[in-house]
Amino acid sequence: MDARFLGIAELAEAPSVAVVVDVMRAFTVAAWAFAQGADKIVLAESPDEALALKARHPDWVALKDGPPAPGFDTVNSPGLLRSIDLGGRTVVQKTTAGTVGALAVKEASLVLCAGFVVAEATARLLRTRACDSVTFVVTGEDGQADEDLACAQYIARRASEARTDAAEFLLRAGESRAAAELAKGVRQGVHPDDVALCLELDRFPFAMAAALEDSLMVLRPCAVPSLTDK
Ligand SMILES: O=C(O)[C@H](CS(=O)(=O)O)OP(=O)(O)O
Ligand SMILES: [Mg+2]
Repeated sequence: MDARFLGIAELAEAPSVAVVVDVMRAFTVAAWAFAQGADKIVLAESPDEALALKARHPDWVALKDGPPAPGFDTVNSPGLLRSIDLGGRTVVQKTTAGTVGALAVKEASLVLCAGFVVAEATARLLRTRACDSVTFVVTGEDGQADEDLACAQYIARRASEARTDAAEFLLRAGESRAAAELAKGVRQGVHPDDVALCLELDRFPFAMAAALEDSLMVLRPCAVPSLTDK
């Protein structure tokens, strides 16, 4: 598999297959939302669009990163989200990096959103679809966020070599600037378990695919055949 690793600003044209990586914390949060029963996640272009969608659909759950904000129901924290029942609900998510990265590749024919919690399912989906050229979007810090790059490199390796050990990739993510800032309370809207939850390898069995639906970018869980199903 030919893998390219690009920051959001480096995306010149729509790739055919994109894996958008945000370990801390957008796509760890998204995976937890599905685990808590969410039906779908609408990736909003801006806080204003998220609030407008919420105003049109009062039953939707709006979340954004940073501290709690007026009009939003919750924040971009897996530790906080895991105790909210989202059964059948639609979530609207707006974050600084992850949701922006997914919207930047909305014209791609396949867009997967990933973190370590769905790494193996994502890699297996790439394998089963025999994707030979994949663009990994490293969403944090202008493409330099090591937690995202490490996860992207791990998924790329797993997509071609099933026997890759995750330890060194998880170690890099644990030593990243984002992990340190979340642990020190520099970032806001944080639960003390957030870093550990973002580093849980393969916590969930599903991948997550985003696609345009009536001009909105919608993320949904995507079942992946397990090794024993093949
Ligand atoms: O919520 C997050 O972790 C970040 C925003 S910040 O760096 O904490 O301000 O957003 P994300 O898009 O999930 O990287
Ligand atoms: Mg991030």
